[in-house]
Amino acid sequence: MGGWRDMSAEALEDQYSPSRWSPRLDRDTIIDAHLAVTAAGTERARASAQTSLHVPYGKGDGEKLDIYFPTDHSGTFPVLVYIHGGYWQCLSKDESGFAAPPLVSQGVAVVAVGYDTAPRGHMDTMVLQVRRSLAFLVEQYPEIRGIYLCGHSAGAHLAAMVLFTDWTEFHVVPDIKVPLPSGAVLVSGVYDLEPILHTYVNDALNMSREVAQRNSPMRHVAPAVPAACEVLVVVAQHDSPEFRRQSQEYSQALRAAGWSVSLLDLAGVDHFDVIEKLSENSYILTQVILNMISRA
Ligand SMILES: N[C@@H](CC(=O)c1ccccc1NC=O)C(=O)O
Repeated sequence: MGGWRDMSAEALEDQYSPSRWSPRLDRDTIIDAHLAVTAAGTERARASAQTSLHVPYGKGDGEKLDIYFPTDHSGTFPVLVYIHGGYWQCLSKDESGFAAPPLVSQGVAVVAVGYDTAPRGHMDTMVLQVRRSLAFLVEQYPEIRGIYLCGHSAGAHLAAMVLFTDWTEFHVVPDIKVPLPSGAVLVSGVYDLEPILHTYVNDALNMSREVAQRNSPMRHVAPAVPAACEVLVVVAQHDSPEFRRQSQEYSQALRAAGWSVSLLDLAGVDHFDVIEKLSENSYILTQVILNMISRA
């Protein structure tokens, strides 16, 4: 799986530092800028949409989610569940509502899921939490008519892990509806965690090889079942070659297993504005997501 094993430690570190690949902003300012833009966008979304914030989906402190309701939610509605990035160690749901405005105005609810980032959260815990949040949503909100997943970077990894969940494990009550997503949009994600073991990213995560393998979607690509959802793998032009390789290889593996998958290579964007621009109605990815949802 990839030529990363032949790279020097410095080269690998470079490949897995998205901030070093943007032609737009330098590495020392791009992450702060990303935080500022997503926080401001989330503030705007909270001011304009009807919301339920900090809804607990489990007992843990970090197990909370924010719901941005569609402007008109008298009937049933589809929901886009957004899983934030931040290399499993930073960001939170509190700056992850920026994509809501163009979606809620079109009748789609947006849910920003919180999870316990490292070092508090272990990789296995984060995966379990995100899975549980979906089970909670379908159980608690019968007005939900279809779940769409969207994850960015580390969040795209978590979303991909949700795609091969054995939902029978989540059925405490026998007749709970199964929260099978109808579609998934995986943006600039990591699908093989092994290279990360050899970088600074693992300092906080502290994953063993076994944990990295168990949590690598690339190693668990299962044949598509009839209910398998549509998957859109999105990668930015200015993502690093390693990030671009991971998206290409994961989308190919899913396709070979019979999944309905498209790879969207977005020109003119980097690892950060590829997702930030979801706050804009005219952004191509916003329109692609709305189109995916309206076709269901
Ligand atoms: N240290 C990383 C930070 C990073 O990758 C990141 C930061 C904010 C949001 C998403 C990120 N990437 C994946 O989750 C970098 O060099 O860009």
